[in-house]
Amino acid sequence: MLKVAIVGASGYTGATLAKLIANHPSLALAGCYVSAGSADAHTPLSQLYPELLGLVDQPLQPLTHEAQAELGQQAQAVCLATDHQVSAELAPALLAQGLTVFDLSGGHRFADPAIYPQHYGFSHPSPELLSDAVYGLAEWAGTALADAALIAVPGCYPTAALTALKPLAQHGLIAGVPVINAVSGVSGAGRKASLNSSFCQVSLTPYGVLGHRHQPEIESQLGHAVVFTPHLGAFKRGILATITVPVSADCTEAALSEAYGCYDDSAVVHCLPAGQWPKVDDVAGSDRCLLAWKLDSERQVLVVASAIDNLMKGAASQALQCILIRFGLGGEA
Ligand SMILES: NC(=O)C1=CN([C@@H]2O[C@H](COP(=O)(O)OP(=O)(O)OC[C@H]3O[C@@H](n4cnc5c(N)ncnc54)[C@H](OP(=O)(O)O)[C@@H]3O)[C@@H](O)[C@H]2O)C=CC1
Ligand SMILES: CC(=O)N[C@@H](CCC(=O)OP(=O)(O)O)C(=O)O
Repeated sequence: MLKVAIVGASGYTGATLAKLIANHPSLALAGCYVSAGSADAHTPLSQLYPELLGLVDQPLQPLTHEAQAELGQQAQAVCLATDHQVSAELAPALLAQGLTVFDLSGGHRFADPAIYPQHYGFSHPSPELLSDAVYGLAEWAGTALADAALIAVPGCYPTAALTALKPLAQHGLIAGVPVINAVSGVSGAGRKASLNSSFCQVSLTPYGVLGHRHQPEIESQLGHAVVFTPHLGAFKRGILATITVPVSADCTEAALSEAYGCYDDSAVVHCLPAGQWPKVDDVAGSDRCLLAWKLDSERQVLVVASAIDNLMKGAASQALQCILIRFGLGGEA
């Protein structure tokens, strides 16, 4: 059994991952941690999430300096389901203990440290780690995951967008700037209380227009400029990204079928039959990404839609895919 600890286990992605790990026959949950001063310290995780009763009843442990120093003896891998800056600050000491680190935050997704002050509001505390971090978009990371010490699990919107766009880039079909409009459920903002995500405030609206940190993440992984506009929707979980792509003159339906054929053997990514479009409810709670596309061959414009659960393929089940690939336990979540 591979022993995996979670830091930030009381949050939405951490608790979702705790459930996946506890249910997996090859994995053992080696500790659920929260911050040293957390109001939830010592509370069983299943008390916060009753769906975990009988599955994850272990108490949330405060991540004191002592607990942090002992993590390497408790576990072989640790998942950081924490804020970007917290992850960036925790990673070096955990790596030094020989732990394999799976960071669900954006703390290690960019090779260029200059992105952090510009888009994340802090200077990266260990820029030397960034070039060795492997971006864990599971279907595309290939063999790089197999011996990685630090895995940067992609953001939720980038997962939806890149899963749709990477096959096009790989086949040289993108001829202009893809325009990505995506709607996320409110769980994308995490469990902590905030006015913008409170019940009476949430109403479908764009946010982060021309300034969201996922735009450079998508661009750096795609190798193309994009325009990305996220929207907050009045539902709990799921993301639907609808993407308009100017495509090259040689982009035909046959070329698209060939490009998206890369997912034919995937248990996670599925292309819907022509004429059918993905719905958020079709993926909520699942590890799947559903894709659908339609080509306008007069204008040479493609519309591709991509739906995922932000907490699953957008975070926890993708982290699980990365863990399984990294440790040779099978690649599917
Ligand atoms: N929500 C989503 O859909 C997605 C989120 N992400 C990323 O994953 C990360 C976690 O997100 P999410 O689960 O939504 O966040 P939440 O706010 O729901 O949870 C954050 C967790 O971190 C803990 N925490 C806070 N500070 C510390 C600290 N100093 N040391 C240890 N634990 C700490 C919190 O507990 P406490 O404060 O009690 O200590 C809580 O358990 C973020 O970086 C987010 O950007 C990525 C993809 C999708
Ligand atoms: C609805 C909502 O607020 N969503 C979050 C994205 C969460 C995510 O994927 O995260 P990271 O890149 O932060 O890891 C946001 O827009 O900031």
